[in-house]
This record gives sequence, C-alpha cells and structure tokens, in this order.
Amino acid sequence: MLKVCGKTEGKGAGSVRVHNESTNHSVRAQIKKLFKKKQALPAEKFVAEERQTTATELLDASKAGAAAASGMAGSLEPSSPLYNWDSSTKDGMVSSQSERSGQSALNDRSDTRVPDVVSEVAATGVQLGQAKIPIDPSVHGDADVVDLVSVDAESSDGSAYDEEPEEEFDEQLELEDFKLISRIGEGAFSRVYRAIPQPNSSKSYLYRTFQQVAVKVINKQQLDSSHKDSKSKATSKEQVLKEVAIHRTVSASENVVSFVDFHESPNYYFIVQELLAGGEIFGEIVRLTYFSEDLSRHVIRQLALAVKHMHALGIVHRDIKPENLLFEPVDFIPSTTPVLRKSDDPRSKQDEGVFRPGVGGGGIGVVKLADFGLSKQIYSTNTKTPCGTVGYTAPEVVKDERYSMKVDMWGIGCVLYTVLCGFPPFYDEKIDVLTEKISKGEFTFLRPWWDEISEGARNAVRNLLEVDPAKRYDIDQFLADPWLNQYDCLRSQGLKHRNESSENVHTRAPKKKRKHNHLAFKRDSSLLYSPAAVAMRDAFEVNNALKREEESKRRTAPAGVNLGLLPEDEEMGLENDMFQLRLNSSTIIKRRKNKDDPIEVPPTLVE
Ligand SMILES: Nc1ncnc2c1ncn2[C@@H]1O[C@H](COP(=O)(O)OP(=O)(O)OP(=O)(O)O)[C@@H](O)[C@H]1O
Repeated sequence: MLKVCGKTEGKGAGSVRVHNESTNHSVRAQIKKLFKKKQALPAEKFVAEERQTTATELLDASKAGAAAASGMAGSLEPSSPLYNWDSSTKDGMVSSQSERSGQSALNDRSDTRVPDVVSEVAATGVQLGQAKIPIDPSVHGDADVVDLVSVDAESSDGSAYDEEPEEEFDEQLELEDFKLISRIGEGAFSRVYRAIPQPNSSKSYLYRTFQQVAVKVINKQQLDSSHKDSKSKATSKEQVLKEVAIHRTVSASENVVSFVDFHESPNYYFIVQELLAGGEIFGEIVRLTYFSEDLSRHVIRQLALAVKHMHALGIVHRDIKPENLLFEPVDFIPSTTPVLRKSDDPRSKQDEGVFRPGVGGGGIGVVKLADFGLSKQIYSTNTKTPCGTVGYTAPEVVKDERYSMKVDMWGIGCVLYTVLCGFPPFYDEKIDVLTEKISKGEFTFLRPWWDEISEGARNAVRNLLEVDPAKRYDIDQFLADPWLNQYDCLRSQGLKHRNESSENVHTRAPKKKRKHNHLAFKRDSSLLYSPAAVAMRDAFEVNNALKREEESKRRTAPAGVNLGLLPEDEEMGLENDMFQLRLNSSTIIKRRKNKDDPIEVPPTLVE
C-alpha cells in the first residue's frame, strides 16, 4: 500500500510523497524529485497555503456525495469557493509570468536525423560533452528564412533590442549572448527567463528568427547537491545533456517548443528555447474553468501531433500535463451569446469566445509541448533496437517498446478529461486511495459536470484511460478518433467538416497576430495558487510518477533482468534520504490534522 504525505510550496505545485514498502525505487525517486522541486522554491511562494481550505473541504462545501466516487469535482466546480478564492496572496513571480511576450518562430524543420541520444550522452565529449551545443544552421530550413524576413519586418520598431531588464539577474553575469528581461517560470532546479538575443553577439543571427526566447537557467550547485551522496552513475551534467539532446532531437515538430541553443558557464547551464508567449495551458484551464469540446480538440490534437512526432523518433515524453503545454495567444473574439453549461455559475464563468477552426479560441492559438527532463529514448530508429538492449530483440521486448509509449497516451487522456470538465480524472486526498484509483483506472464522468459532454468525447477518454496498455489507444488510433476529427461549430452551421491540422493552425493565423506585445498578455494569475489548482497539479504529478513506474517495470525482462537501463533512481541521481518526510511541514498532513482525520504513517517516514 502506498502512503503519502505532501507539501505544497513554491510555484503553486503541490508535491505528493509516496511511500510503498513494496514499491521499487523508481516512483520514489520521481516523487523525490517533485518534492525537491518544492523545497527549492522560495518560502514566500508558499504563503497561499495558510489560506487554503482542503480540497476535501471545498468538495464537501460545493457538492458532496458523488464526488467521493472518483473526482475532485467539487473543489473545482465553478460555483465553489475556489473561484472566489482571495487572490491577495499572489506573489511577484505570478505577475511577471503573465507578462510574457515573444515571437514564435514556428519552425518547419526538415531534419529527420535521429541520433541515439542516450548513447550520445553516454559518450560525453563526442558531441554533447562540449560546453556549448551551437544550433545547427542546417537544421533551420527554408521556412525559417521566410519567417526570418517577416520577423525582421515586424520588429522594425526595434523595441525588443532596447527593452530593459526588470531587474539585475545574477545569471546575466555568465551569459553574454542573450539579455535576460524577466522571469517567467520556475522548475525544480531552474528559472526560466524571457530574453532577447544580443545584436552584436555571436548569436545575433538568432534574433532574425527568434525575436525573443525563453532561457531556462539551471543552477549547477543546486543540481549537484541533489546528486551528492548518490550512487547514481549518471552525473547531473549528463542528465542536463540528456535533456538537451532529447529536446534537440524532437525539436523539429511544429507542436514541440523549438530548441535554440545550449551554453554552459561556471555556475549554470543555459537552455535557450523558443518563447511561447501565452504561457501554460494549465493557467487557461483555471481561468476558463474548462474548455468547450471544440477548444479541447484544438489543444489535444496539437498535443497528439507533438506526441506522434516524438514516438516516431522512439522517444517517450513521460510527463504530459497541462503545465508542460505552452501556447501562443490569438485574438479573443467575445461570443455574441455565451454558451453556459447547467453546472456553470454565470457570475463566474468566463466567456471562452468564438472558436475558429484552424486558429483557436479562448485566446489559445498554437499549442506546443515542453519540458523533456523526464523524456526517454525507448527505441533507436538508427539501430532499430530498443535502447540498452544490445542483442536482445525478442518479440516480447519489441512489444514492450510499443507499450512504453502508451504512458504518453494515458497522459493525453488525463489532460483531455481535465480540459473537458476542469478537474482531473483521478483525485483523492488520501494518496493510497488515489494511487489505487489510478492503478485500477477508476474514474467516472461525474454529474453534473459531464452531463453535457458528448458521447464521442467520453469514448475518446475511455480509450485513452484504458488500464491495459495493449487495449489503450496508440497515437495513430487517437489521431483517427472520430470525435477528434470533427468540429461542433462547423456542424452547427451546417458546414462541411474540415480537418484541422497543426499546419492549418500555423498558416491560417493571420501573420500580424504573431507579433506580440507582452503587455497584451497580462492576465490575472491569482487562481493558479488556489487550493484546487494546487490539488490539480498534485493529481497530475502522482499520476505521471505512477505511470512512469509501471512503464519502467514493464521494461524489465521476463527473467527479471533489467534491459540494460539504469534504475530510475540512479538515472535521476537523487539521494534516498530526500524521500524521508518532514511530517510537520507537510501540507496534506497538516490539512488532515486540521480535519482530525487520523492518518496512517509508516514508521519509516517519521523523523
Ligand atoms: N519556452 C517557453 N516559453 C514560455 N514559458 C516557458 C518556456 N519554457 C518554460 N516556460 C515556463 O517555465 C516553467 C518551467 O519550465 P520547465 O518545465 O521547462 O522547467 P523544469 O525545471 O523542467 O520544471 P519541472 O521541475 O516542473 O520539470 C514552465 O512551466 C513554463 O511556465
């Protein structure tokens, strides 16, 4: 049985810690990573915790009985206290996050070379062991040249070059080629900045393609300390290089955030990427409560295209969640008569606006998948062998490789369910109950929130949240799903169905829309730290950690021989004691104490 304690801190993310006497290290390592992330974040971000009521309390308050069956619907239901949550505790990071701007270069790269990225990393010093991995100009095809001209024309006001940084950032001292402007995000060991390529630097050519970029800065000291005392064979540097190698490899898709550059300095690693000015889809779910079926399709189809691209390269993402889906904004066109569901509170439900096939809706245009820190190469398309399995090509192993990819299909299912109704398919405050629900695939289409959602959508969700990977949709089956390939707005107008492809999204959006003034994207992000938003993050993190564990267990040969892969713990290089709980600082524990809900805590977890 799994036991959990959690701590909610920092970037609004809750972390949930799982203990399972019989569980292997992998899930613990992943959850340790999550926890480390929360610990690494400044305490003031955590202030919202004091104001939180528990997800359960919200759930009780706003509805009740039915939710206990499987969801957290009550906590996220539009009329619930969640949406009246006092936002006065929001921190500075939130507003800077909402003040993004950027130019999506929308690369159409034709490079299909598929390096065995894991081997590349293992052979550090050959290609990836160098301090810098310059962008390969050959990777940028003609499409970029076209883009480059249009971007130049659009940026003739020169404003981006001249923009002053919001403050003096320490990291800037070790980075010459890009001017860091503002902080837009945060990860476990990283900070993400909006930045501008410098005109007179060796990277000035990038400005022509990427007027602005996102620079993920990884603090070496923080990362190394997580590896201290670890028996890990993979160094922290190797892990960063692996992320970079995978990102670079998968970057050629229009629905994957483009990799731009990598730079190593004495104290930091800098991963430079295309900037997605809208931010995370997560924030949009919180803002709009849920998406219409058309907008859900629009988002999920683009996610599916990114996943198809990765799977074709033998790479599995393994961390699909609304926080890792970024988007480019499009103009918002208000609805003439906003459509409300019966479960909506008309006072708080925001209008999603008019949906335009091939363009988007709710202000959401192009959607791209980000964060390859947990991605893994399963299959080498060069050697045609599963990675780490030299000479082991038994049919059941090949089948295993296919099943490994199904982790991402489950992730797509969770995101699809969530965007359609506004809360995740699996949730329970008790981690052992939650993990059991995930393992058994126990979810329901909770009333009244699902009452008006079509049978086609439900069918797609069922096929994605199928416990048996053999029966679960693969990416091609999902892309062919009838529900995914229709538009309600076209049908209702009696228009012929038109298939939206990611290409449509790019080409049909008016060009001028691609120049963004960051002030246009100021959004109220206060709800990102509400109890229900935190609970939603928790649910995805636990879900993804458990599914990764299942996937890695499956990749153990029948005889119990591991297929040449590092155990997840070692691969992630996290020390064991990080998993030990600090019970007093655990949010979930505190909440439970407050509710006089006795919790079972295994002795090994008590300090
Ligand atoms: N290219 C980008 N454009 C805009 N925002 C970005 C971009 N890349 C990252 N961000 C913002 O920064 C946040 C953290 O980035 P990212 O997830 O890559 O960091 P991480 O260290 O891998 O995080 P985690 O610890 O969650 O794995 C993202 O959730 C997003 O809000």
